[in-house]
Amino acid sequence: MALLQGALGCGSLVPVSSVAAAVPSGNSLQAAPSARRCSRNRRRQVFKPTSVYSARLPGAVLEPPIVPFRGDAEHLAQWSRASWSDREALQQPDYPDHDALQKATAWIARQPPLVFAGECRTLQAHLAKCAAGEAFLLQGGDCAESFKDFSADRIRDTFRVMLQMSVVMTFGGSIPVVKMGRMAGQFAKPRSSPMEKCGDRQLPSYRGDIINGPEQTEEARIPNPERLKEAYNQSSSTLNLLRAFSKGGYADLRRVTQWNLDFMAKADEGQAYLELSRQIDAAIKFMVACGLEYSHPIMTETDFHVGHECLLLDYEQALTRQDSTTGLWYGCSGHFLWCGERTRQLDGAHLEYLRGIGNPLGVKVSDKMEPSELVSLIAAVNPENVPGRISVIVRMGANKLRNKFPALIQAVQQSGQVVTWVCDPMHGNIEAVNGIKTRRYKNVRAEVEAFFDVHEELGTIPGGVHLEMTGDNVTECVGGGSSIEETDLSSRYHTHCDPRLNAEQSLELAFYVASRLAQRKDSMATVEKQAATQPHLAGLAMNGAMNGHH
Ligand SMILES: O=C[C@H](O)[C@H](O)COP(=O)(O)O
Ligand SMILES: C=C(OP(=O)(O)O)C(=O)O
Ligand SMILES: [Mn+2]
Repeated sequence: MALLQGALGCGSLVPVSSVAAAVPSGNSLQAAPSARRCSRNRRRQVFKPTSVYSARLPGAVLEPPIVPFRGDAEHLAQWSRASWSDREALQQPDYPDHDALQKATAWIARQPPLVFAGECRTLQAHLAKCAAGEAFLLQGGDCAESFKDFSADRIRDTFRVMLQMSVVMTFGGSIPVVKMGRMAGQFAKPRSSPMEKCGDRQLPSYRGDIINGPEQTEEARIPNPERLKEAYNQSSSTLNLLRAFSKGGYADLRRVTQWNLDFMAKADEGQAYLELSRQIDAAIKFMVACGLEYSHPIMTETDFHVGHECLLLDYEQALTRQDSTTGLWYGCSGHFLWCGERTRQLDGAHLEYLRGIGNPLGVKVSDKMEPSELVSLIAAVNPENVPGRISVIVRMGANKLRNKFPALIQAVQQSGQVVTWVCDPMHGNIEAVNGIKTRRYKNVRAEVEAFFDVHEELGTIPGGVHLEMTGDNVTECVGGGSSIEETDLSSRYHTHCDPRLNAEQSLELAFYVASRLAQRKDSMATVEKQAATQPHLAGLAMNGAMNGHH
């Protein structure tokens, strides 16, 4: 876990002097002028491998994290951890007892931070590598974490599936995979409507266990500030477990690759995936034959970060702390905070809060996002154009992605802004079958395919995927090699909000992503070879490779 990584000397490699210690005073969020490129102090140093992917490529050169987001005086003028409350804050609960809310947030403000600034800066450096095509992000976990379903086994099983997925993608794409759980804080849920149908009644919508209960009663749906405390405690316990799993030997490659792939026999590309898994097993045996002990940290440890939607601003404010080494403010509820599709108004409270914290950020983008609006949003949260600071998480369904995504990419390219492009193939693919919210595996996969296709056409960089998934064997999404039918949905449907890919569907999707990463790697190799042997053709080859013509 990055916290321990910090102990290994990787937490904050940025020369502190290069980071302003501006204590924010803040001004209102205006679309900043076109983003200035920041001069990056990039000294190449060889660091003791301190995370699995750098370690797994012995001798890997880990550059110091890019100068973290610091926010200059102009950008942070008028900002404070509470300045969001001067703006319209959508999707906030209406607490009947404000004193109780104030007491609960005061209690949280007295609690230790859940994450530290150095861990956030390490993650930002990893996300900068994803933006540059030197790593790939795998973000996964529940749509809504639950108090009732909280268990070590559930966290362990999702963690394990994510490790398996990252091994597949690392091998397939010969690229490090940055792992981030939708965990340890993914409680609050934006809803499309304030009321929802429960049986033959209309009740206030369930907004996540941190706010109200999923039970279909008036009482359960009343926002309760005491839930904030339970969410904090569960997040702390989840993080503790993840730190233990990632550094305590549970990430042992022998365990990770004990995968039951029988379901693959029925998957579309099942045989190819089975062959890839056999190659992975052979590669590990080869590394061991070369003398790498299974007990070596390379084989048993990993990096793992957590992120969630920055939605409930009273909670986030209470966990906003000033970093003693830089003077910057960080959201200490999680390493990575993203702004949802429903709350990303440029003049809204959520972007006002997010622009002033030093964490790496995300923003969800549907087909409703205009290119110019996206450019303004990025400039407003990342005026210094620091790589790794902002991930743009697109979610719109395959067809809309093919139509709308190119213009978004080109607008950002023309603005000179650096972003990490991430595909969320879930939130543009929701439908109801017999009144049950579900997703079809084939549509999820089609959106990932479209994401890679568009980047290939434009010669830009696919930086990662963002999935709602679980290590449990649930029946919430239709299809995939495990061939879940519509009639199966009600048998193991446990999500509290959106349907999740189960372990088999998640692993199957990872094999597909691995095949696209491998294809991209081959295309780039062709171009590099052409550039080396026939430089005059290199330009054509680059164009051809990017357009998938070999
Ligand atoms: O996770 C995303 C949203 O919170 C969710 O899709 C909203 O669901 P709804 O459209 O049923 O409100
Ligand atoms: C609410 C979510 O997504 P979006 O904002 O994209 O709808 C989510 O990822 O939980
Ligand atoms: Mn969701």
